[in-house]
Amino acid sequence: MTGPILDIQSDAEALAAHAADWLIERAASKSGPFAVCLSGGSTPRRLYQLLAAAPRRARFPWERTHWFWGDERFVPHDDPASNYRMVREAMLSHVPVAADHIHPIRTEGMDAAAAAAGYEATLKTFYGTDKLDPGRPLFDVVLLGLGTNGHTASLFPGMRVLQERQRWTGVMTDREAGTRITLTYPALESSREVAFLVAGSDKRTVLEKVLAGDPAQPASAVRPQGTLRFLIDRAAAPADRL
Ligand SMILES: O=C1O[C@H](COP(=O)(O)O)[C@@H](O)[C@H](O)[C@H]1O
Repeated sequence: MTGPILDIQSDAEALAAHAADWLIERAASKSGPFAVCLSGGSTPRRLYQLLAAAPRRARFPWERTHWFWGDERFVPHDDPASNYRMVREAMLSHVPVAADHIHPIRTEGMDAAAAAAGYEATLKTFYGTDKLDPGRPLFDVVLLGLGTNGHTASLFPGMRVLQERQRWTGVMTDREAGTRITLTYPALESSREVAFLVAGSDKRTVLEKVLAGDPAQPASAVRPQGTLRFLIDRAAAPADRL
């Protein structure tokens, strides 16, 4: 892995547009299936909307792209907190994507442990084998967010799932955040590109810690096989990086 790339845009709107163009460029650089692991929360919503709208929509290879989720709140898919719902409403319901290219984390009709195991099976079926090969990443792009408490995907501080190196998925329950399914570090790191999308002045302090490698921040520990990139806006940028 080379050192992280810091890419600073003027504001959240410019960041979303830049990230959408970057994703189009990444997809164009590869032929054949393109696998993207999506982040939830609120920051990436605008990026998803821009990708699904003219003029970018026509430039993106929807027919060969597979969509996965890095984490999901353990709520029904029509719940306002659902990461699947957010992506569907912002992007996937507006574009020509085949149903079998959309791979949400299931949250209904089973408990959270079964949902995590089921998603691990989904990932392994897509990958073609159950051992991650460092020379053949699972994903082409992993998009990640950053919480003010240093979490990324649903890897929250102090949770046991942070220690998981064998399983590709796990479950965590937090009093405030509730129960969530998350990809583990080994799965998130098995990617040609990992890009954090971080916007807003409330993220500046935690981003500073992550860029300094603070081990207390779960986001600091992401070590992708490929490139690590921080796509950020000026409001989130630590003063010494401007
Ligand atoms: O809870 C979550 O938070 C993170 C960060 O979200 P943001 O809205 O602060 O950008 C997100 O990456 C994750 O997918 C989500 O479940």
